Amino acid sequence: MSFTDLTEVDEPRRKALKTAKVANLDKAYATAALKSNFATAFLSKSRSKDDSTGAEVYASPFRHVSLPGFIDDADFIDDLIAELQSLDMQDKNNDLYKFKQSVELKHVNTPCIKAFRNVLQGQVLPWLHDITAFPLNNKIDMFCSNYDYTDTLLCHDDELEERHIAFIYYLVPASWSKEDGGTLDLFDADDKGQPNSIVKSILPVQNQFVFFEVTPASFHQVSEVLTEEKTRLAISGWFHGPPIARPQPYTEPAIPISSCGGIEEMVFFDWINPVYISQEIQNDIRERFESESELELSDFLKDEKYEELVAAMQSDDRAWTHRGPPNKRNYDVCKAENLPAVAQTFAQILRSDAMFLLLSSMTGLQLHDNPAADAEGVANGSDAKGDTAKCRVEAQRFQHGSYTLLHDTDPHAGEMALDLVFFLGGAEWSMDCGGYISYVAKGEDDELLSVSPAPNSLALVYKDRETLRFTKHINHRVTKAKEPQYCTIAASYYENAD
Ligand SMILES: O=C(O)CCC(=O)C(=O)O
Ligand SMILES: [Fe+2]
Repeated sequence: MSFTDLTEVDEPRRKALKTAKVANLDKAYATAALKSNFATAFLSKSRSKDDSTGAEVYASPFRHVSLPGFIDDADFIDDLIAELQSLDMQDKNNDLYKFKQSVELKHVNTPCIKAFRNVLQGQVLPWLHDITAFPLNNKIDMFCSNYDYTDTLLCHDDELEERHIAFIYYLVPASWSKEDGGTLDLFDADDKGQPNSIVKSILPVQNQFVFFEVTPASFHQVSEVLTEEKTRLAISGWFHGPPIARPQPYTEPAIPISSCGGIEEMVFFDWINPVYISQEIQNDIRERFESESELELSDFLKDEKYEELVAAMQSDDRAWTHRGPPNKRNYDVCKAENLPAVAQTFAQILRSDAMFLLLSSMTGLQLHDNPAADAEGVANGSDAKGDTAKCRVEAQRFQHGSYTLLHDTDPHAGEMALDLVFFLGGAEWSMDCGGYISYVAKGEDDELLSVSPAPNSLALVYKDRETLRFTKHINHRVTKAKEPQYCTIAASYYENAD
């Protein structure tokens, strides 16, 4: 039911809905002492607490303020919640988030939403101006958001040139607790201005208004909602002012790439499923790849090699280290030198000239330079050397909470590459858990294709300059899955790296 259609509503309710509502900021927030203490604390970047309201100003990791008991009327809050629950909500789902969002609330004119907007414009905006001394104008964006089980909004900074203050007004059920997830997590930043780790988690509380200054380092996230019963309902948005000059975003150094190396022929044939060594099969595969630009090769390794490899990769926990920063990625990696011996051999195979030849033959891409060497070079055990074709290999582990994000400053974003991902584990993986690799065209929301983990499966995707990839956040459903994690040995191959 929408509020423009009141015919399905019973008579008293209809009257109530049609009646204009008024809401007020709790009077305690208008006291001169509170305002002066908060303004001083905000300006000097120090802490201040108001005992009568429980409101607090914090300076770290970036300035933020919490105002509990924000609106003074419990009935109004109930009615506002009811109005918000009746709005049409759109699914928002990409690399960064999964939740539901309403239209911009300035287009909604139901009584409570209108009254809330009036409070923001008429009472909160001047109050914020007094506290922060920011040169705010009248522009306020606001949306309603719903986060249900497994929804999240990963680490981001909210920056957009005219945004000065971000706000969230929480309308969660009174019983919301830490176990329900959905905290607003704040990150500190390192010396490069990149987010480091969570230093504060704000539990949403009904009728609490939280705001923070938007800066290049105001990194925050909505942690995954873990309750299956409750919805994290909120109104959030931004107060605006004149454009702020922002520093150039930090670009990570490119990850070095290496030329192909040698491998003993025997080793190569010991590992690879003989099916894929057959010239005929390679030709079929190439035809498919040339029309689809992607392939998934099942049972890529001989069974016994795969079993040996998967056991070794899953056995040792000490070798894994976390790879961030959280505004770009969150998963575990294992350095080449720390890999178990059997995995080092496999990584060597992926970097080998024999592999370059096999991939060239399967994809039609020029991953080696020797004109005399062709697909049969592999079958014949030729040791042709590639001179300019290069690759990059990484051993990765993905589990609950892991993800990668698309970002503007990716030094590898514009590269043409053959992406190879070899999956270890991930039996009966369900896309509902996330963890699939999604390929999208730059600037577009629609997915071009996605690849899901499967044991002993090798995925090949040709990534042109306009293609970006991310791994979808692995959510709490995975904890109920047969295998709650998977590893990959991932490689990118470059045709003419310079
Ligand atoms: O809902 C929250 O706590 C934060 C929302 C947020 O960060 C955003 O919408 O950009
Ligand atoms: Fe945000």
